[in-house]
Amino acid sequence: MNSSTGPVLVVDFGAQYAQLIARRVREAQVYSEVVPHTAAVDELLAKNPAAIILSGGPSSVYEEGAPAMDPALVEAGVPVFGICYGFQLLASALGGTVEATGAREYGRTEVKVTGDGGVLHDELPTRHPAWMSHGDSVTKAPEGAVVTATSDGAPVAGFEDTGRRIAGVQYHPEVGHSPHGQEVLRRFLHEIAGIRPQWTTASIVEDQVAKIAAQVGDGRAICGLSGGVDSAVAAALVQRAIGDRLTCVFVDHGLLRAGERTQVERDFVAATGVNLVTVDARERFMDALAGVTDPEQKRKIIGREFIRVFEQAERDLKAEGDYRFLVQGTLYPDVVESGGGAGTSNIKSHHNVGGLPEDLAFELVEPLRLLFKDEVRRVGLELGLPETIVHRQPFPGPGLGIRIIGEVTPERLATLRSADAIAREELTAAGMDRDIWQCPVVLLADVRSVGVQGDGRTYGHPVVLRPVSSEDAMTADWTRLPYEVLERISTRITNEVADVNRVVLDVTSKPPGTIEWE
Ligand SMILES: Nc1ncnc2c1ncn2[C@@H]1O[C@H](COP(=O)(O)OP(=O)(O)OP(=O)(O)O)[C@@H](O)[C@H]1O
Ligand SMILES: O=c1[nH]c(=O)c2[nH+]cn([C@@H]3O[C@H](COP(=O)(O)O)[C@@H](O)[C@H]3O)c2[nH]1
Ligand SMILES: NC(=O)CC[C@H](N)C(=O)O
Ligand SMILES: [Mg+2]
Repeated sequence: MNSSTGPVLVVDFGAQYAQLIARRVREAQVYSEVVPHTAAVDELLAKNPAAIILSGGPSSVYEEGAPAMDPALVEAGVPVFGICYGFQLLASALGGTVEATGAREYGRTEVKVTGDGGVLHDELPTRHPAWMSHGDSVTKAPEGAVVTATSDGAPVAGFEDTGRRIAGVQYHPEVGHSPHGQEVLRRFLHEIAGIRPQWTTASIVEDQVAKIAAQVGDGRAICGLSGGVDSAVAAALVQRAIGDRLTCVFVDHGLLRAGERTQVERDFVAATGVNLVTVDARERFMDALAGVTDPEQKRKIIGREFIRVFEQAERDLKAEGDYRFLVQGTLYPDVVESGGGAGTSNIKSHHNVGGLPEDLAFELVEPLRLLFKDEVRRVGLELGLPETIVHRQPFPGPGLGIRIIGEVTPERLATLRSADAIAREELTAAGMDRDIWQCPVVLLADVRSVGVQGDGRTYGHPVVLRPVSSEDAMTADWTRLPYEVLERISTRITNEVADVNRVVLDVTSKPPGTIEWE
């Protein structure tokens, strides 16, 4: 058995899929985090990792300056699994051979199980498909390792040394196109590395409640509550830990959708029984956003104003006691996209992470900071939150403010709010709510187009429909909505919303597009 209590560390060598590997490990009920390949061995060992997974990456191990692996890792007795580049790296660091053989494999590839399949490939179909993406190959496995898989282009497509607890595969077990990949990863974690599967929803709840209780002590906390899943789950966890020393604050920043305020004030409170304060901050946000068109600037202003409102709420609540802690429903993707993850670039500053002001006086409590949305939903169900909250589609904190391309004004907000309400109504009526992740409606306020309505010329604005399907918002595909539903939405928006004379459909996946336009 593996006695480490630390995470499985995914060392990122510049892979497209490093986060995905961490997800798959979590699906095998083992906690996992991504770290950059620039982290030194001591830093990695200091985290007491239960195992290390070396990711793929664009380099070739034999090139000068290619990222390396310190054999000290294996000598320290940490189980190591290599994928693609990581597999080649593991082989070459331990005395195997890696060469550019001239055989490249990209995409679906047939893998052949060799010998008895060892632990990783035992009893899998002798020939099965797997997803490959390589030009270099391992031609000789490290001394003492057995080869358990091969392919036309990869003489060694998998090896393992159960004594030293090292193993790897040339293919990508983490992607859906490798149908046995998850099983192979699971076997490495549970059987070769000997890690007990303990990362379950119940254990997450128990762990987080204990951590919050320790952090907040007998203090008081404010929770930014939006009516969305993340803050609802965060609030429920904190409520479990500190009871009524939690007060939720809902900010009406004027960037909300139609009906949202009532939904939170009436339905949410009825369903959860939280202490709720609503702050009407419409004027303050509108003033701060006047004249601003740059998306990052908008996000930073909104992030700052949120905090200013929470500070005001804290002053207003002084009579009850000191509210030193601020609870936010921040998730792992918010952190990663704001450039706070391991070696990640700043894609956009999520208001609750990259948009926070520097003079933040609160101590943050963010119990969901390491989780993906689907994990959060499972935690919500475990906590007994109603399905209507747990399965609500996400809506970004900066709201309609980042769905108006151009300056945010009250008139434009009213236009977008009407168009958005129609789209949501029709999607719900068509029973599509659970089929899509979310469907932003975007107003191209700085674009005009000519139309004809009632025999007269119009010169209005287009709105964009952006229906997406996703597992965790890190990647997404555009949803193939039925034409009849699109038609109803389009007809109603152009008929009912003044100023909008065109409805267009966004058919871009993420990447390259993000879900929101700003
Ligand atoms: N109108 C609001 N009032 C108070 N806090 C808010 C508001 N909007 C967002 N927040 C805070 O910002 C955090 C991040 O927002 P985000 O939209 O990612 O999460 P959410 O609204 O809780 O869930 P979802 O992603 O499902 O919409 C929230 O968890 C909440 O703490
Ligand atoms: O609370 C939030 N604050 C933000 O600043 C923010 N920006 C994007 N989103 C939501 O995050 C998910 C990924 O969106 P993107 O593909 O646009 O980055 C999608 O679900 C977006 O709606 C945000 N949520
Ligand atoms: N995707 C990868 O990790 C590629 C590794 C290596 N550069 C190769 O082409 O074989
Ligand atoms: Mg939200």
